[in-house]
Amino acid sequence: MPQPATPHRPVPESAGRRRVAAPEFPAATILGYPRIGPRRELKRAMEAYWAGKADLAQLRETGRRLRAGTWTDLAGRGLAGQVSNTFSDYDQVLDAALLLGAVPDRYRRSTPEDTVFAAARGADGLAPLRMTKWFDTNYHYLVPEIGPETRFRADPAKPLAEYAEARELGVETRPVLLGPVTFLLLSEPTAGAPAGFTPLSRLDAVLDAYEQILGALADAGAGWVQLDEPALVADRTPDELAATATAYRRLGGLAHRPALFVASYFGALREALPVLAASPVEAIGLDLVRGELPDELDVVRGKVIVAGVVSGRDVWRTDATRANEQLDRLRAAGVPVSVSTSCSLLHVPYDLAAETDLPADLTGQLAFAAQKVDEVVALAAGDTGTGTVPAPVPAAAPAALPPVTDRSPYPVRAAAQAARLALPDLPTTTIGSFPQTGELRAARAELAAGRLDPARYDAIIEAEIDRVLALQEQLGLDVLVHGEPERNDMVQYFAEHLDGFAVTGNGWVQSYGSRCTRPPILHGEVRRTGPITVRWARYAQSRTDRPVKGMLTGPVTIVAWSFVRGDLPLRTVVHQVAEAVRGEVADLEAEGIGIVQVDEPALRELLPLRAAERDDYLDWAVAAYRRATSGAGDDTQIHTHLCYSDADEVLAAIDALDADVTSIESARSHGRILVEPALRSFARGLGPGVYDIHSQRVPSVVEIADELRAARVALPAGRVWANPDCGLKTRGYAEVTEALRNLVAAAREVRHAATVPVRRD
Ligand SMILES: Nc1nc2c(c(=O)[nH]1)N[C@@H](CNc1ccc(C(=O)N[C@@H](CCC(=O)N[C@@H](CCC(=O)N[C@@H](CCC(=O)O)C(=O)O)C(=O)O)C(=O)O)cc1)CN2
Ligand code: MET
Ligand SMILES: [Zn+2]
Repeated sequence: MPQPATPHRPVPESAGRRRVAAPEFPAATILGYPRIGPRRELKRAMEAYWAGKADLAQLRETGRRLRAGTWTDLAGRGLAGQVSNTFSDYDQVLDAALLLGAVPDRYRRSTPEDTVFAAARGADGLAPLRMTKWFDTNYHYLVPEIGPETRFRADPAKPLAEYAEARELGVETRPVLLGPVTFLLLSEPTAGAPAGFTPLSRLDAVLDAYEQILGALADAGAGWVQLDEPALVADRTPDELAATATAYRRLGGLAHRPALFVASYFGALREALPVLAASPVEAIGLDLVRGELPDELDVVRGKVIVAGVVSGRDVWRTDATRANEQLDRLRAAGVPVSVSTSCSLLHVPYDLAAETDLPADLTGQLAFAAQKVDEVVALAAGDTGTGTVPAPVPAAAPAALPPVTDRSPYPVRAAAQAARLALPDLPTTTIGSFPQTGELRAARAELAAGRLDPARYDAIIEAEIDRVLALQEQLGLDVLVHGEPERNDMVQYFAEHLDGFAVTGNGWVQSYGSRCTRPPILHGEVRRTGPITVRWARYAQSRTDRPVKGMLTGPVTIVAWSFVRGDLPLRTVVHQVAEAVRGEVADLEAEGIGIVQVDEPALRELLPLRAAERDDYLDWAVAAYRRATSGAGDDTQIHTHLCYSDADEVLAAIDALDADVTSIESARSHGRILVEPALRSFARGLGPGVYDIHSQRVPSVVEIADELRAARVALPAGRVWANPDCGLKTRGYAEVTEALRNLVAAAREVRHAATVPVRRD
């Protein structure tokens, strides 16, 4: 298995014994690849399995075919450094918990797949694990629960099986595992853990399991293993850096193991680089798109550097000149180099070749996952011309945006809105979307294919709005929504109606589990050419006497969930989008819409991983939101919505958005957000979500009433709203109807309770 030594090859010491020299690291590699399937085959297979329409054997066969397809395709593209264990039935962090035997017992089922699905989706009345954002991406992982009692038990069946499967196809791979430090830093303490307990305190026990897993992979013949440690590109305490040193000193010191490649991504390692460099691992991966090489290369001497010069976070072709500059610096310093992607390609679509309708001049600038592999291979072969990037579409400087002024102070607005809207105490509402039925999606597909008359499509949408309004009236909700049936996605829909964006036909990227999005490509100057949502808002408001919220996506979120041109600062692009949203708010107002919600669920997502950069980001992000909303009159009530926020970190910024009403994720964390001091001083309307829409589970009246009472105790009088955590588009009508009926009943009960709640401190 190990190949002959080269002059650069590191030969680590261990316990007085020399390990066999590490095999050569391939000249070109990637850190990971999409897995949902070029045509979302895995999505369909998972959903069929969940619906009882396919059995486990069929699900497994789909996975096997997708893995084989990827290995074969990438071998054909000339990629020597292939990877395995990057496939997942749901999520790679949950897979890591399974690998370590650390999935909570309550989710244990008789097959690994059923255990994964129980933990990810909930089952038998059990709430699923919490789900949150993977660093600053739109991918979501399941948060492992680790306590003082958690027993770790190595279970390397999955990486072993994938490694063997590739070998059968004649493809030698490098198994990819989540690293021990990142695994523990992403975990949260179990409910019963004592105060002050940190999962990282279980490092030794976790390392015991890694030791066994690495031994098993070495036995199977794996020459290299990749350990992903993206958590090391965020600010880390001295204790966390010391734990990193301990972890890699120990794993590197094992006598029986594959060569170790520690991958970092989503930013620069900075102070963690010398820590890894001083450890006996053989290779270190650097994100050279978001980060750059250290000024002094001596620090990495003795390691292979896996140079992430091809971006895994955007869809643009690589600037070969810049990439080669970095590669040449390493080569000139005698550092052994492998050309790689900056992170896994999980975050980009499969293949540009599947797109037929993109403008030709744009296509020339694009690279999806398959094209990025070609770039990596070409750069490793010394090609200097492949990635010569054509000039960005608009060469001119963007037009300056007009200044905006703030709205009146909140008390003035609140009085005007109370007079206009006459809402009850503890108003009930939803977040915007109602279930996206198969009929709606099918109608949209037919419309796009030219097989459905546009007037007929509009009639289908109007009928759906009627049904959603009737249901809400019947359930007794106070502030209604039209249900967003006309939208394929809350970002793509707006992109399709704005200048400066292109959308793909098949550019799917996994967001969580079986759910995917097609991130639009923001390549030019963003401009609104006419009203976007007004037609449907007008229709909905004409059908009911109750207020119907106008529903818009905020500028930060539109940009965060798109692939964005790289030639302008992000803030400039976000402000352009904000100006477009501002126009739409004005048009809704002119139409007589009294409540406009501008969602900003990605506000937290774009928060820089390094604390030093956060204030600047929050300043311009908040300013962009205010550009979008500050044109509204005093008696127009502006709502905003955030979810998956880990909002604790951005509460001051949420306050600074100056929205009249904010709805926020809270159900999965059982109102934990309510004890935040920053929230208790929140002086405007607040709806802490009381229904976790990411689970099929229907909350009871008692449960919801408890949450509402807790909110009324925690927050200033008269400010609490009753609403779910997020939109209902991924749910079915049966559960939604029951859950909303309970929500209205709970709100009425709490509203009419005789005792006035007192604020406890
Ligand atoms: N962009 C984005 N990011 C987000 C969210 C979000 O809503 N949007 N929400 C949070 C959670 N993430 C989510 C991401 C995706 C979905 C989701 O439901 N996605 C849908 C696809 C939505 C879509 O684009 N639908 C299109 C295309 C639908 C489709 O599959 N059509 C069929 C054909 C129609 C048929 O016969 O079914 C096909 O192409 O094969 C439409 O409705 O028009 C899915 O995966 O199923 C939900 C939450 C955070 N990030
Ligand atoms: C991911 S946030 C979703 C907000 C949107 N208005 C909806 O209800 O679907
Ligand atoms: Zn949401």
